[in-house]
Amino acid sequence: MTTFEKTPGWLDWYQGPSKPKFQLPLGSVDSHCHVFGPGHLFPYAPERKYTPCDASKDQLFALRDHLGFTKNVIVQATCHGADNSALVDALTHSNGLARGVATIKRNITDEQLQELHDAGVRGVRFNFVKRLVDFTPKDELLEIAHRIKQLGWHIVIYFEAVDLPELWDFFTALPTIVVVDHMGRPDVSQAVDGPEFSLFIQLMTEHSNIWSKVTCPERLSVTGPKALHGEPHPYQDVIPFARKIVELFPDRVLTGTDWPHPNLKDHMPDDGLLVDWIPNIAPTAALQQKLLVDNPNRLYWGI
Ligand SMILES: O=C(O)/C=C(\CC(=O)C(=O)O)C(=O)O
Repeated sequence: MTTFEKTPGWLDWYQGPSKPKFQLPLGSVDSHCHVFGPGHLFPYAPERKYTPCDASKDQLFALRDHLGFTKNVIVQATCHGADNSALVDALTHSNGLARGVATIKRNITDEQLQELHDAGVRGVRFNFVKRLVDFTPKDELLEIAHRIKQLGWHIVIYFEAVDLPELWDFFTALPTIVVVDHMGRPDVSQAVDGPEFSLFIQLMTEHSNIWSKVTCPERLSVTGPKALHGEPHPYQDVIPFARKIVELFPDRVLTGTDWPHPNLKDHMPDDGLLVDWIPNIAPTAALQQKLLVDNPNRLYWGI
C-alpha cells in the first residue's frame, strides 16, 4: 500500500461545515470541486507539485447533500496528473449526479476518450499556473482541443491575471466553449474597473464562447474577513469582481465550492459560509437560478 506524506503546512478541509442559511435552488450544481485519492487506492502522480490530504468521493457527496447541492462537476486536480482514475471512479459512483473535467495528453486513444465520455467527462482542463504544472506545448493543447470538440466537450482554462495578455491569442483561438477558472484570478486589491480586470471583461465581451467561474473568494481575497466562526460578511473585496461578471454575463457563469480547497495557506473556509456568500454576487432569484441551475445543467447535462 502506498502512503503519502502531505506537503508541509498543508491545510485539511474544514470539518463540520455549517448548514447554509441561503437555500440553494433545486437542481443546484457545485461546478468546481475535486477528489483527492484516497492515495492508497488512487496514488498521486509522480510529477505532482503538492501532496494533499485525501478527500474521497463519499466525503464530497456527503458535503453536496449537507450544503443542499444536487450535483457536482469534479475537476481533475493537478496532484493526479493525467491519470483520471479517481475522477472516473467518483463519476461512475455518482448515479449520474456528477460530471467531470479531465486532464489528458495527446497520446490518449479515441477509445480512451470515449471511455471518459461514457463515465461523464465533458471537458478538459488546460492549466497555465506555473506553480501547479510543467509547461505543455501549445500545439499539443490545440490538437487536444480539436479532438475533444468532436465529443461536444469544452475546455476549462486556469491562469493568473498577469498572464492573460500573453495567452490571449491562444485562448481566443480555441474552438469550443472555454470556461475560465476563478475569474482568471484577479488581483482584487486593484480597482474593479482598472486595466487588469477590464481586460478580462473585454475577453468575455468580445468572445461569446468564453464563460467564467465566479469561484474562490477564499483564494482571491486580500482583506477577508475569513469565512469562519459564523462570519456573516466574508471576502467583501471579491464581491464587486464576481458580481460584475454575473450581472454582465448571466448566461455564461458557473460557481462552486472548490472543495477541498487545495493549497490554501492562510485558513480553511467553512463551506456552509461559502454558500451563504453566493447571494452577494447573484442578488436576485433569476440570477441565482442561472448561475446555480440553468447554466451548469445546460453545459454539463445538456438540459
Ligand atoms: O482548486 C483549484 O482550482 C485551484 C488550485 C489547485 C488546482 O487547480 C489543481 O491542483 O488542479 C490552486 O490554485 O492551487
